[in-house]
Amino acid sequence: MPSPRSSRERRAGGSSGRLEFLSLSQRGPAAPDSPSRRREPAGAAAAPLPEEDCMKLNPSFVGIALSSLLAIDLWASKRLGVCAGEGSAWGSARPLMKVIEVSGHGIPWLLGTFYGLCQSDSSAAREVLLNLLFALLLDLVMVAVVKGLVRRPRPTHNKMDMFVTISVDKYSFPSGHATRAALVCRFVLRHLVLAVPLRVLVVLWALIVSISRVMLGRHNMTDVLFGLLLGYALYGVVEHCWLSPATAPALFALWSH
Ligand SMILES: CC(C)=CCC/C(C)=C/COP(=O)(O)O
Repeated sequence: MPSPRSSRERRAGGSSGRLEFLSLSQRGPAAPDSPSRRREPAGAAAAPLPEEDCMKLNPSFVGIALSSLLAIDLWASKRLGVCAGEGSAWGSARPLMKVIEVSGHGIPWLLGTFYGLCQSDSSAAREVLLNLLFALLLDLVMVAVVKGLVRRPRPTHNKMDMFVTISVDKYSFPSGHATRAALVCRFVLRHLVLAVPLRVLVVLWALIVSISRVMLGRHNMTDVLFGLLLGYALYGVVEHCWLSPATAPALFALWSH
């Protein structure tokens, strides 16, 4: 058990010779000879402040950095939301942005992959498309889980006129389009043999889909950045769990003609 002397020394800086600083939130341990200290009955410890008061008066460096980052994010995202409405600065580009939005939507990707799977006549194509289907479904589930946990509302300047959404799509963190764009981009570059110009186009498409989320006012920049990271990481999971005739024979038997 610490002695009264050692605890007093700890609070007042003790005899260690180290400087100590008192913030506004630590009113209790005033200097030993200050008036507030003298008013305390002997032996009485200062009443601890409620934690939320301390947070307000003495926010941590990380807290300040995070709130500043979020404030910059909201401000910059609003300024970049130039296609958020017909009356916005680049409102006339909104229809084009919405076409780009559809190109990264889950429905065309799921239907297209499923159709390709049904039409595929080589086992290599079947394997790749089955894994793409798995990747797209995993992406949908992960985005829904994170959106449901974080519950960050969409930017106030967003018009909720998106093509087919599910309930968690009222939330914005992370951007499902950005995760899909990053995941599909990595997948396609790895598993499709494409000429260099096409590979460049795939990367450009992923970037344009991501940027268009902020321009349309659907997302803040941090939603899109996190979405890109999540999609990139999800590809790693897909590759780790890669489905093949050896690991999932029943699944492949379904698709063999
Ligand atoms: C209904 C299906 C199958 C997918 C929903 C796709 C969708 C609407 C995602 C939301 O994307 P953002 O989070 O980028 O706005």
